[in-house]
Amino acid sequence: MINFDFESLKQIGLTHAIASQLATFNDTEATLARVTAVHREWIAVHDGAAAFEARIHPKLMQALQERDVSLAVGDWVLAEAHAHDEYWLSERLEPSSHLSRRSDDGRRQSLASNVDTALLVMGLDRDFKLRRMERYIALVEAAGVAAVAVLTKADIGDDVAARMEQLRQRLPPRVPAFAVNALDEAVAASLAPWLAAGQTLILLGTSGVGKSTLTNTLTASAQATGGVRRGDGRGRHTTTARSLHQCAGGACIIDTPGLRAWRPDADADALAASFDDIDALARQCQFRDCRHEAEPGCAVRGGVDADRLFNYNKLLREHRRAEQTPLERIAARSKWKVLMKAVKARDRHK
Ligand SMILES: Nc1nc2c(ncn2[C@@H]2O[C@H](COP(=O)(O)OP(=O)(O)OP(=O)(O)O)[C@@H](O)[C@H]2O)c(=O)[nH]1
Ligand SMILES: [Zn+2]
Repeated sequence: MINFDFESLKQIGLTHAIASQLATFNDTEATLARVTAVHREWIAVHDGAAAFEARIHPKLMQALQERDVSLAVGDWVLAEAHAHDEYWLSERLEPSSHLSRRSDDGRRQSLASNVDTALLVMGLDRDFKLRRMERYIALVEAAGVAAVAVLTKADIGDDVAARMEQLRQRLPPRVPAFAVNALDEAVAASLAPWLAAGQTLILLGTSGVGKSTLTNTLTASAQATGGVRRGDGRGRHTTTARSLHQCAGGACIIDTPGLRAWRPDADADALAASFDDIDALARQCQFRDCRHEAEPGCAVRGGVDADRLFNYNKLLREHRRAEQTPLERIAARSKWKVLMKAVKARDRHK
């Protein structure tokens, strides 16, 4: 059993579910710590008392690669001290949630682990895009993370009330939506239910929507997770990647660089679950495999917002594409080419 102090680790988001996994490890020399930033060569971690840098032990690296996962901000790990104040990460505890996406070449990129709530940030200015918000909700809910829509720039945006109304009409009722000025301290009061000690939040949104501004406002009167450093402090690096901060209310918050594209990396059922209104109506369609396009007896078309249905289909299409191996993609493309040739040939003979 690993020794640890629950109360001090709760400050950086330790939960009983994670702590209960410790019974299975018998390396009593190891320290339980949380990943606060991931860099190419090293990982920044915090053990509730101090921040330090560590490297991933080759054995753990191999175990992670075999499962196609990588360490992310928010992961709980076991760190072992070696000579010369060097720390090696030997284990990764199974996270309660894990957010990832696919890059253009289909590789999986880890965003964060052990997140309770995602603050989906969008501006009430030019950045306002309902489809994008809807997509973010599906992606975080598919990963088992609760979604809260945070609409920034309420102080300078156009048609704020109308846009918020549009958003509320479109989003599932379970997703709360707030219009805020990210620079105003009052934002902490609106978000208080999600900011309690032991909670972990992530901020997601495109560049310039106010994620860093929100982080600064929410963490203003809290102490930094930096704390006292262990080791020789060799090379002070500044964090440019995702990183974990502590909020005044006691929650931890993960800031991320702006997301441009977010390719789905989740299973189709999980993605579809976020569109439970469409799913419920689909049960009443005349055909069981109805695609809700032109089929007669479709209960979905007309039952939900057309743009929402479009977005749902688009997301599932992308998901299917992301799941395909390069060979399957080539096969799908050549099948399509054959089909197009047949169509052209038929047209010629008309
Ligand atoms: N007036 C006003 N300005 C805001 C608000 N939120 C953000 N801004 C401004 O918008 C600009 C961009 O905000 P950032 O917090 O840097 O945006 P970001 O999402 O962190 O952007 P990246 O780091 O590129 O991903 C800054 O100049 C902020 O001061 C808001 O609610 N009201
Ligand atoms: Zn249908």
